[in-house]
Amino acid sequence: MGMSSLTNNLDFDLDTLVKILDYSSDEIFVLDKNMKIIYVNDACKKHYGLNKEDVLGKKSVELVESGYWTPSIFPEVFNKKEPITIKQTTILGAELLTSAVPILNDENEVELVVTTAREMQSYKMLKAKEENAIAADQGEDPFAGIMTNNEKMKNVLKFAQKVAAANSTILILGESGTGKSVLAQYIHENSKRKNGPFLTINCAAIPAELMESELFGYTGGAFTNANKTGKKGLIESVEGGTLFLDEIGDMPLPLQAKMLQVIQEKKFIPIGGVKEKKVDIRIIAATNKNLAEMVENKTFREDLYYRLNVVDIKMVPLRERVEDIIPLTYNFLYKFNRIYEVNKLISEDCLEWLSYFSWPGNVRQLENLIEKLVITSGDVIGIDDLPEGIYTHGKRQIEKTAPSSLNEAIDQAKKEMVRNSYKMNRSSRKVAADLQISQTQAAKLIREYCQDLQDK
Ligand SMILES: Nc1ncnc2c1ncn2[C@@H]1O[C@H](COP(=O)(O)OP(=O)(O)OP(=O)(O)O)[C@@H](O)[C@H]1O
Repeated sequence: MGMSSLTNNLDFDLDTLVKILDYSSDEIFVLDKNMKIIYVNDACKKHYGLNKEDVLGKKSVELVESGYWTPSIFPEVFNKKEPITIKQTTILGAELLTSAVPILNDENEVELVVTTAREMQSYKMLKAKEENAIAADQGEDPFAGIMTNNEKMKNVLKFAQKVAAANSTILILGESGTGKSVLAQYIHENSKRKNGPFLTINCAAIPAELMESELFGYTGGAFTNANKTGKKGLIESVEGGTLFLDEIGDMPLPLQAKMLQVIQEKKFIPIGGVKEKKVDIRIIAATNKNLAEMVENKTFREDLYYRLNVVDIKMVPLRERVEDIIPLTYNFLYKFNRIYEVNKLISEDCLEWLSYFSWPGNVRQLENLIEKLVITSGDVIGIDDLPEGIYTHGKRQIEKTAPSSLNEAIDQAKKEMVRNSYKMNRSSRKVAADLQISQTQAAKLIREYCQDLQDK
């Protein structure tokens, strides 16, 4: 069947057909009977960094020998004369699921091989999102959920859900960027107040002299320049909802006394007022400071501390939940790919280096980095794109573990594959399927290599 008879039945010409193939997000690749590449679509650019012109007319073996992809698939297709599907890795670090289908002539010889290759990361990104996003209020943004694979963090979330139902004041402790604000929102969404307002006040961001009037409001003529009719404070505007006081350690001492009254008696007096106002609000506070120490140094009121500390929740720093780094990375990659309307991938080595890093700025630092990399890197984010600190840290880890014998190298590769798979899959059944080994073997390898990743 020639092209003309094909196009006769279709409503478009060859140029349109080529365009259609180029817009396919999967790579399409055709070899002739001599294993020469006679067609490839635009996707070769994102998978190998090669233009079509660099590929057309070449023998597939030349590209394999230059390391553009591995392992090779075509010799086996020509031998077996059957369709084959395998996983491949490209020179840019993209992971492909490649299917090659031979087309045979009347003499049962291979005439053409039609190959499609799909990158697997989009799939992994979707999977990470589906499996790990614990639905807070997912609403418009599927990433509003709190994502974790870590047993300690899962317990934090379970506990948060339990205390959300009660109306108690909650203190969230943890390093900067660990997700304290996200957790506060999560508690609100899981509480009876979820239809009421949720308001965040960052005590470190409002100047001390403005904070009182912002929070408590004032009556008409309370001070010079004050609005004649007075102004309602933020506390009143959260009636029926939750007030989140972020960085509570930065609240000025005199205000702390007034805050205590709100928590204890559910009432307050606006500036310049004489009458108490009643409010129905729940307070969640958060800090990355050591409040107990501040109490000792008399920079935080002891009575307020004990009042806030009735229920406390400690967030887990990212370096103590290493298994979350890769799923979070996929999650953020997916998010920023959507926002910036691109389709960047990330190499496996790069993911590994990210999981070595200690993340002093926690989830926020990881999120900011992925956003920057999506904007600044090429089609596949690689180790070279990493900022200096993360790059040198990863390099040190690699050097520390460089093997000196073949057996050692094999063991190390085995260990790495098992650990990576376990980080993503978290069960011996899934690791077995992923690495194509028996479940007994997978369980044994997990015991051997992943003890530190297993939940204690
Ligand atoms: N588990 C998670 N899944 C997805 N995104 C997360 C998760 N935890 C945190 N983030 C994201 O990380 C960023 C930092 O989170 P958040 O602002 O809640 O941290 P924080 O502990 O309140 O920080 P700070 O103490 O500096 O205020 C946010 O953009 C948030 O969306």
